[in-house]
Amino acid sequence: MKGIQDYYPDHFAQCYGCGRLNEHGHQIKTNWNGAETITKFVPKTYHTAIPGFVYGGLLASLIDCHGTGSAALALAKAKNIVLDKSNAPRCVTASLQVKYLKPTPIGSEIEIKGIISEITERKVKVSCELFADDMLCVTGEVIAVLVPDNFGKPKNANLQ
Ligand SMILES: CCCCC/C=C\C/C=C\C/C=C\C/C=C\CCCC(=O)SCCNC(=O)CCNC(=O)[C@H](O)C(C)(C)COP(=O)(O)OP(=O)(O)OC[C@H]1O[C@@H](n2cnc3c(N)ncnc32)[C@H](O)[C@@H]1OP(=O)(O)O
Repeated sequence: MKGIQDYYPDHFAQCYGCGRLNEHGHQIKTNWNGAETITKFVPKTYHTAIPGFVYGGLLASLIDCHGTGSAALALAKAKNIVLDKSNAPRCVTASLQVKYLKPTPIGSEIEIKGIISEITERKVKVSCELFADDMLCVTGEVIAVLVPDNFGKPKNANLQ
């Protein structure tokens, strides 16, 4: 199934967490699920912290990219953008806060819900809840900021 990440231009599709063009990355897909957003991911055994449990840095990474993806979805909806090819709003993480409530068991599918808690012209706050085996294991707060199309591109390509 496609996600908002399939509507970023190639330049913004290299992200380790969600870039569809990063063959080594997680390639998560973020979608609406009613008024909330959702993504799913199955950690591999090499994502282990201690045997049986998922490495927390991976979980933070998934929340990070689900947060920015959720922000892009919310901005697209707020600005009445019909997603097509590479016209998704592009957001970077300004802030990421993660709370690990319970060890996250490895081996089952992780589900992350996103709730848009605040949205302005350029800034979106997303509250995330990460579940494994229907158990709330991690929560996260992402502040994502809309960036221009030339974000991260060299100011003068001739100098590169
Ligand atoms: C070059 C490294 C970044 C690479 C990112 C890669 C791709 C991203 C590009 C497009 C996205 C497309 C696809 C998604 C792909 C990947 C997802 C990436 C997830 C990440 O892995 S991304 C890497 C880590 N990320 C950064 O590398 C950001 C570094 N940073 C900056 O580039 C600036 O810092 C920026 C742009 C964040 C803001 O700068 P700015 O000048 O444009 O805007 P300004 O400062 O005015 O803030 C506007 C409003 O955000 C509030 N605000 C700002 N910072 C805050 C904070 N820390 N806490 C609470 N609120 C904050 C202000 O308070 C104000 O709020 P208000 O409007 O209410 O006053």
